[in-house]
Amino acid sequence: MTMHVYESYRTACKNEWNAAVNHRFNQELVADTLADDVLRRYLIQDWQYTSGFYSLLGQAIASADLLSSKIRLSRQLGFISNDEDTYFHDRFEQFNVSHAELDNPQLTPSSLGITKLYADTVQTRSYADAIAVLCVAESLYLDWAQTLTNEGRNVPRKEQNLGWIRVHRDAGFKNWVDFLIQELNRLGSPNNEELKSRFARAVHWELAFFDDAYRGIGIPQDSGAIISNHDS
Ligand SMILES: Cc1ncc(CN)c(N)n1
Repeated sequence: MTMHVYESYRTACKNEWNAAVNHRFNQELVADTLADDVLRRYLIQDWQYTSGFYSLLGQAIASADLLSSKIRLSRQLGFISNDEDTYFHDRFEQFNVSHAELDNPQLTPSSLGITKLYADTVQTRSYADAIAVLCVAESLYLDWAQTLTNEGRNVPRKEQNLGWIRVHRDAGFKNWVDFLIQELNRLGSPNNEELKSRFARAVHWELAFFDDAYRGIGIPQDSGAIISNHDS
């Protein structure tokens, strides 16, 4: 039986995929045991990450081959800039995050890595490449939010944790992920090595992003640090 494109790309990097889904960060978030300073640090980095996400979504809208795809992508842009952004700002208020921390944060190595991958993908001007990266970002989050909550049967009580799960497993988000997977299956092919590799690099940075939430100290944006050999 032929494997669908999405399934075959995911299988090719299943170790890092599974490590990200079952990461301590997600387990603690679901169990309501995640330390506030870890969530705080993660969300400051993640809000910066959304800047690259918006740009990539914009690239996908500009380069999509179908009007129906442009419309679906645009609807999601509205969601992120409303429900998801509200979650961020509620937490920033709760955790007393200052404007300075938001405007000029020290980015972690994984933030720098994922930002570069997204910027490079914008430069490709390729709809398929944009979809491969967006598909990882969103389907990996749906996977952990579904798997670790036992499909919603076992959810945390704290609003800071529940709210993050809500935006990553409600019906609208599942519909969005279905759309991305269908697009990847329509546009890709199992032997497109360039696309497969971009998908794997996105998974690599997702895993590193969770790891960095526990590392504490960021590095200055202009330090020129070598971030990894997976640097694009
Ligand atoms: C790093 C990262 N990747 C994915 C998501 C899911 N929207 C996120 N919030 N942050």
